[in-house]
Amino acid sequence: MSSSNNENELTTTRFTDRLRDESEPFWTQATTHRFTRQLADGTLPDEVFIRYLIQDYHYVDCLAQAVGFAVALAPDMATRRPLAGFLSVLTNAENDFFLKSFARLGVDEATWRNTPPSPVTQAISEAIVGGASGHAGSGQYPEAMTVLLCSEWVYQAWAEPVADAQPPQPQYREWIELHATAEFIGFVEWLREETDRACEGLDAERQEALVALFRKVTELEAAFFEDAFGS
Ligand SMILES: Cc1ncc(CN)c(N)n1
Repeated sequence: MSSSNNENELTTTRFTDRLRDESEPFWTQATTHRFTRQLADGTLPDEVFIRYLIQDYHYVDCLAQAVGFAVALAPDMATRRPLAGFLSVLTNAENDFFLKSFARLGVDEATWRNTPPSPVTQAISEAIVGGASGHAGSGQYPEAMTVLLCSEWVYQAWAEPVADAQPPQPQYREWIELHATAEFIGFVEWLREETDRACEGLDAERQEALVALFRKVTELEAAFFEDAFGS
């Protein structure tokens, strides 16, 4: 944490503030994307949401793998517990959401199983699993936390401001709700605190690499939303 003294004023910058600030313009693109605006006001076309859901189910499978690596790399039981709790949400409530939404929207199992991950889905999945596991370089706890934080913080940042939106489509309301519950918001704050704690003592070169990793995943989050429009 950097700090500066100005008269009596003490200002501090969290490492995670730096991650977010240095990921611009992608942070703003990802958290205010037309996909989430149209989801909240109910104007998102079904075919766009279906394309997104199929790709996101591939992504969430990789996300669960990345969280598993983070559980393994975590320093102790107190840090493993929130990560394991999130893994349980992903593999239960969130998994149920995907299967229920496919059924509601008439997407049969062969379609969601056999549609391959798009190049954007492959890139973001490799970034998070590679970042968390070390397959893409020096995968350690700080890298795992950085990619997980990016993935979940982007979603909290778009969903919390539209938590009261009531689009007519139940699957749109549920997708907002999953990312705007007090539990999820608390988990993202915990991710921030834990990422600050794990990264603030690292040397400048390692921190630069983490900033670049967060920025790359943020860019891919924005591209992932855009990909759903087929553009
Ligand atoms: C691409 C992406 N990024 C993040 C999330 C939130 N878990 C998600 N569902 N999809």
